This record gives sequence, structure tokens and C-alpha cells, in this order.
Amino acid sequence: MKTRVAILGASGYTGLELARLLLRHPAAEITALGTRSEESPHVSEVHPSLTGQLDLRLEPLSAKQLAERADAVFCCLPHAASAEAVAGLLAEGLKVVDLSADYRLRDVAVYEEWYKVTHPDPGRLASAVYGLPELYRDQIKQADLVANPGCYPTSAILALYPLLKAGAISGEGIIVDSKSGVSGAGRTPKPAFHYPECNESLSAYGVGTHRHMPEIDQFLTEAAGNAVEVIFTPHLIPMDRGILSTSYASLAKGTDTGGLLEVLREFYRDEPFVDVIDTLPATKHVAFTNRCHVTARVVRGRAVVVSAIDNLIKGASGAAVQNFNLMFGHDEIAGLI
Ligand SMILES: NC(=O)C1=CN([C@@H]2O[C@H](COP(=O)(O)OP(=O)(O)OC[C@H]3O[C@@H](n4cnc5c(N)ncnc54)[C@H](OP(=O)(O)O)[C@@H]3O)[C@@H](O)[C@H]2O)C=CC1
Ligand SMILES: CC(=O)N[C@@H](CCC(=O)OP(=O)(O)O)C(=O)O
Repeated sequence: MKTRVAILGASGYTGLELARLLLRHPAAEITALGTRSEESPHVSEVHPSLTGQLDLRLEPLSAKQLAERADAVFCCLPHAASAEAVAGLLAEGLKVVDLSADYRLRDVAVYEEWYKVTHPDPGRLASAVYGLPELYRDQIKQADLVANPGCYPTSAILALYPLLKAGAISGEGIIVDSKSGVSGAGRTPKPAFHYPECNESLSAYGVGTHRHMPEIDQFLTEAAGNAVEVIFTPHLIPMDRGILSTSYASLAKGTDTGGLLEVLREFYRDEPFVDVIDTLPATKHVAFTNRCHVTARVVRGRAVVVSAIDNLIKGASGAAVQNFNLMFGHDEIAGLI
């Protein structure tokens, strides 16, 4: 029997990507789509690319209604709004993959400092599982609530975690320089993402203030075993999708390019979606896939680690399906290859 799934925030970009992936999933059936709109539009009006593939309307649905129609909910809402919904969904016995940032940080004070809002459901931060299967597969299998990682943190953590864990690089002075396509900002219009504002332009933003910095720190600290504070600088690049992160770190012990690659290859040996490559990654090589390409070089005595993902797939909806598969005992790669 198929697992019945609902998508909240289905009118957005991650909602669309989830619908696309789940329509090809052999063990999942999309049974409900959520919106705030009382007009209940047909999905083909909201996402013309789904015309003829899914005959559902987007509806404002209560947690109780969702529990009648689904077993799992993908929550694709903005932060804070998401945690408000999640508490009710869990109370109805649903399993939830939350794509927002609400349950990724373990310390509510850190969340409130960086997100500038009061957390609506702080009691659950300690028990939510961070949905990076490469690190927490066993916990995800047991979880009712999985916090899907941020897009930039996925690219940075996958690149750096194994090297820190192995003691190949130092946690001091790490720099993560990332570029993202515009879909990373979501479908909800904002002036900076208006076509003439961002086309033919490359700009840094959120320098020193981006909310993904403490998320990267949290997991790299775990890898290193002592406090890691990275400098993370995101850039907006005029393409639809994709993230490329170039990270710089000091070497902790004398090693060369081959040594770094060996650590990465060993860590990801059995991983279905992380490819440690000899060549340099490009967003085009992972676009529309759930894969992360990563490589490393030693340059003038420092490590340079380059990783690429599709922000909407391995950075959001693909990771969410991977987590869903683990939570429901489906083949981890179902719907993703
Ligand atoms: N885009 C990306 O690459 C990534 C996004 N994320 C996170 O995933 C979540 C969804 O992102 P994305 O799909 O890009 O966002 P979008 O802006 O594309 O879509 C979010 C949807 O949520 C609904 N919504 C907006 N505001 C509210 C609100 N205040 N209360 C309830 N519902 C609201 C809207 O649907 P309606 O108007 O129909 O109600 C909207 O279409 C966000 O938390 C985002 O930060 C995470 C990783 C990557
Ligand atoms: C290009 C762009 O604007 N990207 C977004 C990515 C954030 C995101 O989607 O992540 P959360 O789930 O953590 O909110 C940003 O920098 O805010």
C-alpha cells in the first residue's frame, strides 16, 4: 500500500519540486495540497507544469482534515508559520518533514537571535532530528519530525564535516563562500529578486548576518568536537537553480590533495547521493538531481573544498523525499533516481 502524503505550502517552489518527485515515487501518493487561499485553486492553475498529472485542488486544511487524508506531511511554509502548523500535525499523529528552518537549531536562543522571531514551538527543538541522512540516518528512521536542512548548510556541511571529523582540517578560520540561484529565495515575490534587479548581476548579501551561519556552525562544531565559527558569505547569482560552495580551511596535519580526497571517499563510500569527484563540480552537473558533487584540493598549504547541489532538490525537496523514505521504511532512493 502506498503512503499518503500531503504538501503544505504547495503553491511554492519546494512544493512544486516535491509534487514532481512524489508523482514518480513508486510508494507514495499525493492526497492533499495545502494553501491559505480560500479560493481552492486547482493545482494546474497554480503550477501549469503539473497539468494532466495531478487532479487535486489546493485547500486550506486543518490538522484534523490532513490526518484523515494523509500519513505524512511535507511542510513547505516560511519559518515560524511552519512551527505553528507542525505542532498540530504531530498532535494528530502525522509524521512531518519540515522544510523550514524552525527545528534545525538546537538552542532556542540562537534561533531567536538569528531569525528575529519568537519560536512558536521551542519545546520540540531538542527532539527534532536533523535531516541529513549522511550524518543521521538511524535517527531519521525513528523520527516523527525531521528538520530538513537549509540549502547552503547542506552544501557546506557535506563538504567539511568528514574532513573535520577526521582531523584533516582545522576548525579555526573556515570560510564558506557560496553562490545560489534565485529560486533559493522562493516564489513569494521580493524586490531584490525582481528580474532587472538580479539579472546580469552577482552580489553578496547577508554578510555576517545570514541565518545559515549558526546552522553550519552547529554541525561543524559537532564534527570537530570543539566550537567552530565559520565565516559564511552567500551570493545571489542570476540563474534559476543550484548552489556552488567553495570552502577554505587550514590543514590540521600535513596532507595533500589525495589525502583529503581519500577522507571524503571513505566517508561517503556507501552514500547513494554524494559523489566525491576528481574534477571540479558545477551546478549544471547536479541540476534536477538529488546529488552532491564534492572535491578538494590543497593549495598553498590550505584546503579548498568545492561542492555543488541543486538547492531545490538535494537542498530541499529531494532531501525531504530521502528523509520521508527513511521514516516510512521505503527504499532510500525511491523517487530520486
Ligand atoms: N527555495 C529553496 O531553495 C529552499 C527553501 N527552503 C525553505 O522551505 C520553505 C518553503 O520554501 P519555498 O517553497 O522556496 O517558498 P515559497 O515562497 O516558494 O512558498 C512558500 C508557500 O508558503 C505559503 N506561505 C507564505 N507565507 C505564509 C505564511 N505566513 N503562513 C502560511 N503560509 C505561508 C505560500 O502559499 P499560499 O500563498 O498558497 O498559502 C507560499 O507559496 C521555506 O521555509 C524555505 O525557507 C529550504 C531550503 C531551500
Ligand atoms: C537565494 C536566497 O535568497 N536563498 C535563501 C535561502 C534560504 C532558505 O531557503 O533557507 P531556510 O529554509 O533556512 O529559510 C536565503 O538566503 O535566504
